[in-house]
Amino acid sequence: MTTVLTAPRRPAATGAPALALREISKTYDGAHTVLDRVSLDVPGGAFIAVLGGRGSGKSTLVHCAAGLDDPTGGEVRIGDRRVNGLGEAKRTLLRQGRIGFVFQSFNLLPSLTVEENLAMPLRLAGAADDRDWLHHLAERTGVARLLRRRPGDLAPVFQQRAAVARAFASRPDLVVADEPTGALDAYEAAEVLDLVRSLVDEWAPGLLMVTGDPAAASRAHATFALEGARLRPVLTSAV
Ligand SMILES: Nc1ncnc2c1ncn2[C@@H]1O[C@H](COP(=O)(O)OP(=O)(O)OP(=O)(O)O)[C@@H](O)[C@H]1O
Repeated sequence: MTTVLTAPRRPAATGAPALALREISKTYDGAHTVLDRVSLDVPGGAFIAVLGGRGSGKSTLVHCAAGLDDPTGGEVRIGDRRVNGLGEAKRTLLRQGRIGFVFQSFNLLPSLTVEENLAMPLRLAGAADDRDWLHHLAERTGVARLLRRRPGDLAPVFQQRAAVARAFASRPDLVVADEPTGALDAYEAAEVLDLVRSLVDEWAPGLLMVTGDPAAASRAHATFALEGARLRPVLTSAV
């Protein structure tokens, strides 16, 4: 008998979106405003892209959304928890349990195997090892035959597939992706984005991706442009 493993969702206690940004602002050095009263909801099951040029504030937005940095004004909520204002220890716990990350440069730990990299979020969150789940995740993301390899031995597209698997490993409520296709060619980028889209559709975390690439943004359910420190919706054809 084949067992079908799914990524069970935490019960949504409040029906709150996976991520809610409420009028957040960010000013560096008291003068350089990068985000100006930006509001955005990322519901569970939604893949939301924010498109912006170099220096438009994409990384700042992601860092504030994921509790890596504090906005200078406004509110960030992950599910039913307000993130800004939390102490560092609570914020770290929240990130480890509920947020997955995908970066442009993969950020896999080079001394660990792919399997150990995938297991890391569960370990950090204090969850029991779940080999069946991790192997299912590896199959689903196309890295099952690479589990014993180290990231440095893999082509970039497989490193990013492994990083995507790691981002979903702890069954997060929210995944944030900062230029996830920036180190890939167009063909590889399409492959990784199709994977991300299918995982969001299947497992229903909210996913916020920032990118400078309109082709990447076209894979999202909805796209916003970050320009002049403000966010505006971009009209796209249905995907
Ligand atoms: N810690 C910081 N202190 C001061 N200024 C900063 C800091 N971080 C970012 N900035 C400035 O804020 C602006 C937005 O930076 P950010 O990295 O968020 O943009 P980005 O859209 O991600 O850029 P890129 O596409 O080049 O990575 C830039 O002008 C940058 O120099």
